[in-house]
Amino acid sequence: MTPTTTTTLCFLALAFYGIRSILRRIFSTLDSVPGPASKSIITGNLSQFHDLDDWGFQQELEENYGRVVKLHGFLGDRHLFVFDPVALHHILVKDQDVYEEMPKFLCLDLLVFGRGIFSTMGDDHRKYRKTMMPAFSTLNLRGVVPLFYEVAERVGTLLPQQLDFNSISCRTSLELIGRTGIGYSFDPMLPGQEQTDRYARALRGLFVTAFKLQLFIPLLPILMNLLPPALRRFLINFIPSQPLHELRDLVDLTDSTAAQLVKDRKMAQEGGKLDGSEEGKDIMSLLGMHLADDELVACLSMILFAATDTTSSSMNRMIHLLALNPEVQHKLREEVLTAPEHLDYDKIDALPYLDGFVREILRLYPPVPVMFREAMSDITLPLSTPIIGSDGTIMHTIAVPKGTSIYVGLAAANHDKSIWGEDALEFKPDRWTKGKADSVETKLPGIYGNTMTFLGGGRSCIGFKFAQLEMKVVVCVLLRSFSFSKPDSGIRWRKTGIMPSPYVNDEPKLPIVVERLRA
Ligand code: HEM
Repeated sequence: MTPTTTTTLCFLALAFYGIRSILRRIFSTLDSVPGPASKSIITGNLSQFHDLDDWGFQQELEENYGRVVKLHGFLGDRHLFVFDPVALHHILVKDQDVYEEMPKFLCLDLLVFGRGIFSTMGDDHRKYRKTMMPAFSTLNLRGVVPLFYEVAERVGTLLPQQLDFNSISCRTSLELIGRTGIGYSFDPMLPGQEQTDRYARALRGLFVTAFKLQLFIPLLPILMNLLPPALRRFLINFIPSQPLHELRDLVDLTDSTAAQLVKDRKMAQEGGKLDGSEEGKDIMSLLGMHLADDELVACLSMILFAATDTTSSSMNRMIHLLALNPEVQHKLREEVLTAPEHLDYDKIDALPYLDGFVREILRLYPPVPVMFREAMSDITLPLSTPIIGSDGTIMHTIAVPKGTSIYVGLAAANHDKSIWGEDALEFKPDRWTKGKADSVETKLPGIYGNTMTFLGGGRSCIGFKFAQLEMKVVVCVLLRSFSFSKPDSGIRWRKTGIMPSPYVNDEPKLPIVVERLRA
């Protein structure tokens, strides 16, 4: 970017934030909600919150203030970090039409993917959701279990030649959704071969690149209202910003590839070239019956995106935890070895220690630790436990002004000691098998195991059964033949975007010692 363009864009962004936050400051009812002091008059607490390595700040929010915490945004803007169970129920379920997806993210999703489940609200969103849900039902998943095994067994052929498990998780998660979702193989997963698919790389690059433009994302709703699509597209060519051009090219690539996949699939279907096992079973066939081609292309890219980074993050966590906890690994292998080699959906689901292991990973280390919402009108937020305001008043409810950004603390609710007990921050799969987790009294509004990992309400994750099945099949297959140990002591989990990923130095990596077990 030239200095003049950068200065103009910065000026516009600052003017926008400045006017908005001055107005919000004058009319804010959130001042007495306790929270950490602002660290900077420009960025408030945002740099701490989004710091790649600062997990301590998140923990401070979880432990030091109460279950609704005030954060400072740009230029003194007030945000709320929430993990109170009753407040969460109101935000995600009861008043979900008031606490909507942030308009700036809806616009970003519309630009990146097109019109579909991520980029719409209200009735339109409900329509896409209703169309997509059956593709992820237990009934449909039962039919694709053999494909899960096939991919997981190919993972086995890559071990122990390749010791960076991070690259294996990324390849596996994309291949699984590719094969089961759209009947497309992104990766032969052969020993000694790197993944070369351009589409796969582009999908992975989308949000990393969009993140580089985060200062300007809040301007999207205004720009999209002012400028028609063709003019926006034309103007991008004249804005000398490398990340913007990169994003445009990535979107072009993902869009044209998804369009080609849809076209090929339709031709194969019409020409009777799909084999009987593929016909009508995968996500693309099911969605194709209800959506127009452009909607199908958008939904396809959204599903591939939603199903890759999240599941590779949890698969990485799974292997890292196995390597760190040999006794858990031993117990799990014993359970797996006493079961037949290939299990159907219900039998996999019925393995108790495996189920507790997966639930505990997803509770303690949710791949999406926080979600964002915005109050679309002034509204009262009830609390389960009153908080003491910084002016000494006892607050049973909070008056939330229109436009307030809400940080939904998924990890914070999953770590809450008043729900899970004093050992809430410890990794204990047995808490699920011994009934302790089921007997917790406080109910969270999440859709899975009383945790918030897959959210709750009308925008909750529709792929949560798919994600668990993936983790379970992969671990079942790998534990039969391999042991995992000695994780590199330099592994540290960083927030990439908001998703935790393993790094060694500045490289995404999960070096683990993998050994083949003797038969
Ligand atoms: C461990 C893995 C996963 C986690 C932790 C996870 C988590 C989430 C969360 C927190 C949301 C809410 C996002 C929001 O409100 O903006 C969500 C939405 C969604 N997820 Fe997942 N997800 C996972 C895997 C998957 C998989 C495997 C698929 C598909 C195969 C999927 C498909 C979706 C879709 C389509 C939505 C949008 C739902 C809507 O807006 O109505 N997810 N997911």
